[in-house]
Amino acid sequence: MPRRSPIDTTQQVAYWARPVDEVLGSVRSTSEGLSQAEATERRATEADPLGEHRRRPALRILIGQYTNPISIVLIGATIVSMALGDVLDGSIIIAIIAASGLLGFWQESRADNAVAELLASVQVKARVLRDGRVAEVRLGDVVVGDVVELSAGDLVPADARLLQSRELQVDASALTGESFPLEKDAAAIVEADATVAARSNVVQLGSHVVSGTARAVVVATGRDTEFGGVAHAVAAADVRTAFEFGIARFGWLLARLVAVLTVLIFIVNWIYGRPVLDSLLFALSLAVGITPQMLPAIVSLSLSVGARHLAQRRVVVKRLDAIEDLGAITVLCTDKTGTLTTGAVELSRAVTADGVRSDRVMQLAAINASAQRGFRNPLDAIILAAHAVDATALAELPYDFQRKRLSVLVPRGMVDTPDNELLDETPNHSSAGSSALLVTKGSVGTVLPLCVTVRAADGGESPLTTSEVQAFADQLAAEGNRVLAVASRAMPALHALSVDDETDLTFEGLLVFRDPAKAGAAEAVASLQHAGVRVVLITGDSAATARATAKAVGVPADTVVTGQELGALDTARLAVAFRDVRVFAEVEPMHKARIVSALRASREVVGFLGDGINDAVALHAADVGISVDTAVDVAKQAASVVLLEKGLDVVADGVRLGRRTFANTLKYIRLTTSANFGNMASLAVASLVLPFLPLLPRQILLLNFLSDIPAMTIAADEVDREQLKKPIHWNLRRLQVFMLVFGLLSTVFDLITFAVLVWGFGAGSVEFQSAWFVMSTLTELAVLFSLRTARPIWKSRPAVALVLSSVAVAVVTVALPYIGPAATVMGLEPPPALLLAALGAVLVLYIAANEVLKRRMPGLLH
Ligand SMILES: Nc1ncnc2c1ncn2[C@@H]1O[C@H](COP(=O)(O)OP(=O)(O)OP(=O)(O)O)[C@@H](O)[C@H]1O
Ligand SMILES: [Mg+2]
Repeated sequence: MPRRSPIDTTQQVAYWARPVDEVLGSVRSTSEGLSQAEATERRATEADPLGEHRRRPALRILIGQYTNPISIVLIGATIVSMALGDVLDGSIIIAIIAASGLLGFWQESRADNAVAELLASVQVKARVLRDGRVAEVRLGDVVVGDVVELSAGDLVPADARLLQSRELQVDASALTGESFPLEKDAAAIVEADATVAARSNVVQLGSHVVSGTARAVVVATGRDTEFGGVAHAVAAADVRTAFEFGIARFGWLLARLVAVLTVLIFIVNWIYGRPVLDSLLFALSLAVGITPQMLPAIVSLSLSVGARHLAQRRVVVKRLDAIEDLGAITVLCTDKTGTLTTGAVELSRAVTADGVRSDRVMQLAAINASAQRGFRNPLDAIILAAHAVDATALAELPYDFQRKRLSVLVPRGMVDTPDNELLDETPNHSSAGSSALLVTKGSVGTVLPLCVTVRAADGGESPLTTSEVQAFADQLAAEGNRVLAVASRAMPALHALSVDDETDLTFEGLLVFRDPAKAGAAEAVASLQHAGVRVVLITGDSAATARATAKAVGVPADTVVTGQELGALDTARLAVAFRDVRVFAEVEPMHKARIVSALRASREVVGFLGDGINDAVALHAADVGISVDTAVDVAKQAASVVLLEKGLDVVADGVRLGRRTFANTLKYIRLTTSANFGNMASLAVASLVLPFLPLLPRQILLLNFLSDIPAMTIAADEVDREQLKKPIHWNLRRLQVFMLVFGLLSTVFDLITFAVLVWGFGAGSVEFQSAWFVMSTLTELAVLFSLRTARPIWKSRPAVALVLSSVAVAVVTVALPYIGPAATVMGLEPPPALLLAALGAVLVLYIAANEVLKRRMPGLLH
């Protein structure tokens, strides 16, 4: 199929300075957008704009199993040994390596698939016109020429020229560092040499819509965009988490150990006069045995098992290792509406400041809610559900999170109340030219200071006593309601408003929304508390409402700190001053992030739960950002965990599952670093003392392969209840001590086995190797059951799969020397019964010693 050349983006130079029609023409589109067929074709010719999380191809995962340095050298050495005539030996080694690799491949690809499916379910979508209709597509499927629709909270999916806009404000701080939202207008005329911030008729990838709506035609996607590089970095901001970091450091530690040991063993064996190739194969097999090459597979497997369990509780992790971080959370910051409360479900009444139900207040609120275009939000939807009107504003001052209010200017005739005449006599305003009415609605705390008069139920106006009205509002809020203020002012019919127009207002009344505490929220707070996680409420709502809600769900609300009080304090002082505060109210978006940073600075692991535009920064700042599927795009994008259902109980489940996953990963690591490592170290030592190799390379590899089989089921193992009680942290130091203590114990018992074999039974090479092989495999299996729990071994129940796979492997191991051909191939022979009995006794003693040591050093297993 002949491909049309992609659209030359260099034509798009200074597209902000060219007429819309010309821009549309240059991207071969119209204001109606593209057809689906055309878009699909462009998709195929353009580069993938976001380089989004893609599934790794299976082949890559497979090859990855064999391309670590040790495997490569081992395979190389084996091939050389085959070339020199040891074909059968070599083939056996290659076969075992191949089987181990397949095992790892199977685990990793299983993990990958599960994750890809989950991620797809919470992807952020863009709305584009296709075949003249609005369609939702993956952000990565937006192409040049697409017409996109934007509204508050949306991510801008590409660089685009505005076709239409209403009250559009865009936050491009991630790109420009400019912290104030930029006003955008499709009709603006812009010079070709305008700075980025001054190009007010275009929007860029990497920014998001703060308020308003727009349609825009895409001129560049992905890396071709103005901030392609930066935006990409922002999107893929791949901060290494504490867990990843821990794994990486640990991997390094082991790698160095392995390297030193391998070289040493090789040299010494060689000096002893053993054939070079044999020595090399032995040393390399040992290296394979020591390296937890299954670690990446096990980690991703336990994470994906965790992710699937979480998905059953309607929690999706976007970044797998966020699971571990979820388990490590010590403080959970949460918003209020919809998490602790049901979400203002109904408007219970509209009242004047003297507490009388008022149709006028209701109507003004509804006009404000209907006429505003800047900010689609649930509160306005509820108002309009209670009182439907269809109003259009002459001008609008959109909602923003600092002002916490929004104003519309409407013709005065729109309001059908007797007070219309009264307004003309208002001392504040000259009636001349006041044909319009400014209607302001917002938080009581920010609207009340703008008012000078107050209207009574009978329509009369009188000077306002702020404290009285505030007290009334606080009383309503203390009953657990959300309260909004409504105010107005007669004004000339202007075409534009500024913040200065929101002054000299008449306080009209209050809207009271019922927003009761959610069923189960108190239990969730208690269960988090019980699990060692402090719950901190951070909300933009009033202090009185926040206090009432906090009390209802059991968050201590003795002190409520407001955004104003946070004001000028820097992060360090903030951390100290408000260490024990559990409720923050009337905050601005930046405050949310600063509280999170302050908590992190005082060494807490912080989760932040929020779903609004105003939560995005804090979601980024937290160790674990948690959002909701129904959240605005910016919030969802910034989060690493997405709840399909908003609620604290879901988070509590997530924390528990996170700890479980963490605990199981640690089990595998402990096992491979102690018993496994000890075994290999003893082999190295034994090789220096014995006149023959203590185990053949292929036996080492088989031992390693067999013990990995039950280890793989650890990901789904049961975890003792007490392990879920506290946040789990990665502690490298503790792990090192663990490795040393239990590794040494393993070596001590290996030496005992050695003594039994050599001096007790005078074993020759084949007998020694056979017995040593069986014994090593069995000890690794047995010790797994001891080290998987801090409790006495018989008091903790392992998962069925772990028991079954262990028993199966044990049976195969013990039987192997008796199965003629297999025994021959592996170089094994049945050990004498008496020897078996003696080794059985050593095994029992070894496990008993592990149990004793465990009790002596309880800290090591937590
Ligand atoms: N549509 C609206 N019209 C007028 N005022 C509003 C509107 N929406 C919110 N407000 C005011 O702004 C305040 C802050 O609300 P916002 O939703 O930004 O807070 P928040 O921190 O997201 O709260 P939450 O913790 O409940 O999510 C509200 O308490 C209310 O007073
Ligand atoms: Mg919110």
